[in-house]
Amino acid sequence: MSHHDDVIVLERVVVRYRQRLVLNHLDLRVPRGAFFAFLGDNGAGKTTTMKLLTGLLPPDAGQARILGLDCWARATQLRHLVGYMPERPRFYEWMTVEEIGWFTAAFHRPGFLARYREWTGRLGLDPAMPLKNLSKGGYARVGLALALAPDPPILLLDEPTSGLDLLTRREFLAHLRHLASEGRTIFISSHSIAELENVCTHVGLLRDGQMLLTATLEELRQKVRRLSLRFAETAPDPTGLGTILLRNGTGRFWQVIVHEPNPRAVAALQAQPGITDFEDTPVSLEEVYALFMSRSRNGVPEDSAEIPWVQRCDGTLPRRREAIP
Ligand SMILES: Nc1ncnc2c1ncn2[C@@H]1O[C@H](COP(=O)(O)OP(=O)(O)OP(=O)(O)O)[C@@H](O)[C@H]1O
Repeated sequence: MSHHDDVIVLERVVVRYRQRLVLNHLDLRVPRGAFFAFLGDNGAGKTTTMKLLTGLLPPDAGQARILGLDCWARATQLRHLVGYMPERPRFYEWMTVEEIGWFTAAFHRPGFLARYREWTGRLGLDPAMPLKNLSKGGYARVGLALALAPDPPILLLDEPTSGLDLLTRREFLAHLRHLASEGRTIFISSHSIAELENVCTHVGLLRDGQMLLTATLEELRQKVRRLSLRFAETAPDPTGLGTILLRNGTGRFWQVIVHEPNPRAVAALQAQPGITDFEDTPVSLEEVYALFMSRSRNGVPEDSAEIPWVQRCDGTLPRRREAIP
């Protein structure tokens, strides 16, 4: 289903490197104003997707559009609308912080340099510092200032926090959250899943060049729950609770992680005689990531009811695939 307010749209996108299928009919939609965490294991195709969106790579098939413009055919126009921070920014090392801004401004509209200076000031960069003398964090800030200087409504950030220390990462993400609060759409790939959970609104899990799931963070919190309890004599039977993603326990402690729990079955479980310390809590994004990724890696068929997510993030709830009777 299409939605007019999706600013990033990928439809059946295929990218091959030689014979290798890297993006496999990838479908993805990112609504306006989303802070979208684009997650996936090494080699899943995140950087390839970023390159496609920034017009550095044409798709072999399918379409990639930002704000309705084809990412490859309209790349020049999109340069003014999309800020991009590559995974490994490579600048002219002999330039200073000021000079790289001045140099890059030549490719952009008026106002770029003034905004670049404003951002480098806000990010605490010394304009006279040669780039080769910057720490990784300093380098990342220059990359962010360059990405922000066109004042773009959309920001694409490819692992911007990798290699940064904890406080720098947090500070960086706080800047991004502020930018998102101003109405920008942020599409970020990262392996810092727990940190992103604090700032993002949407999550997409990429696996082997396809989206395994996309959802809002709120949907995930509601739909994937941990039920834990202590029982007196016999362990409860989880049948009917929903799709059990994980089940374990020790002694008289019992817990399951369940997708789309059935509220009546959960209430009935809680009311069973001998059940104490009952808790029904959301599951961390890291745990959701590990559960879904490892299940698919272990060969659960993709069309199985066990990965019951509809690949959408337009605000409607993902619907569970109907179980075959
Ligand atoms: N230019 C290229 N030629 C051939 N293969 C490539 C090329 N670029 C990427 N690949 C391969 O395509 C696959 C996807 O790579 P990509 O960089 O998109 O993954 P990623 O999700 O960004 O991974 P990571 O998290 O490790 O950065 C990998 O197996 C990679 O080796």
